[in-house]
Amino acid sequence: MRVGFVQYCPAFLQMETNRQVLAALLEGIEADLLVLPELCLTGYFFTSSEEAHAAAESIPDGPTTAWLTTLSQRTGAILVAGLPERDGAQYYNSAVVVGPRGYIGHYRKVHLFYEEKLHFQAGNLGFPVFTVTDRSGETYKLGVMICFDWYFPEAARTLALQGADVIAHPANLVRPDCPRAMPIRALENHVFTITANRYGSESNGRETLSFIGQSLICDPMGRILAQAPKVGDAVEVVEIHPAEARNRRITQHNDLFADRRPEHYQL
Ligand SMILES: NC(=O)CCCC(N)=O
Repeated sequence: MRVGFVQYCPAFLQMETNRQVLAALLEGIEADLLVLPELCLTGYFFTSSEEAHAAAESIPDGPTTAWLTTLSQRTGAILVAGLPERDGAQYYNSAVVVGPRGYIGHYRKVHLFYEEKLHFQAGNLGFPVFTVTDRSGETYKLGVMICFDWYFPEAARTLALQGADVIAHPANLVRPDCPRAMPIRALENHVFTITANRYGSESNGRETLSFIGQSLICDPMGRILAQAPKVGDAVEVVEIHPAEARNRRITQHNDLFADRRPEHYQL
């Protein structure tokens, strides 16, 4: 199965421009799963909640889910992409999972970072895992977390305990540490992880954030299978076998999850 990330620099609130840039980057790309960044068409650093809410849309009825469906039909890939979501009077920093036949599911970022807390509610869908099928007909379990969720081991662990083989991780990373941590998130949960970050910088009129690029794909042994530079567009696709995530036997006496002792873990 071919999986990959799409790293690029969105133009703030220039959704049509960003759709064209992403479509061009994916021209000729064939994959089973592609992960795009957090807030991938809008950009990140909103100047106000009004601005964030004006850019938000419903899932699955909004335009971004529809656009991703056409992109999925063109590439054959399942796509995971971040967008601001409106659900009635509530707003979330979300990621949608789309295949060639349309909407599969979505996730609402549980751990909001910095000024996201001014604009969005914390996610209320938990950490759902989706059973999806690649182009060969092989099914696997796909979990989703967004950016700052990586900082909380419980996020990836909850997805892995629910059977996720692959964790899609749309991101807008600004701190330097996530690329060092993701190999360990993959290793400690024995899963594949695909972190799709953006690069460039954005100002909200009061301060400027610089995004660190370095998108990366990790395997269940904590090896980095692909990594993008700090700056520049990058679409990297690698071959993986999701079933490798299901054998969590470490020695003939040790299984990673069977050996857990939650009765001793403080809540
Ligand atoms: N957009 C974000 O959640 C940034 C999280 C902090 C970091 N790791 O950069």
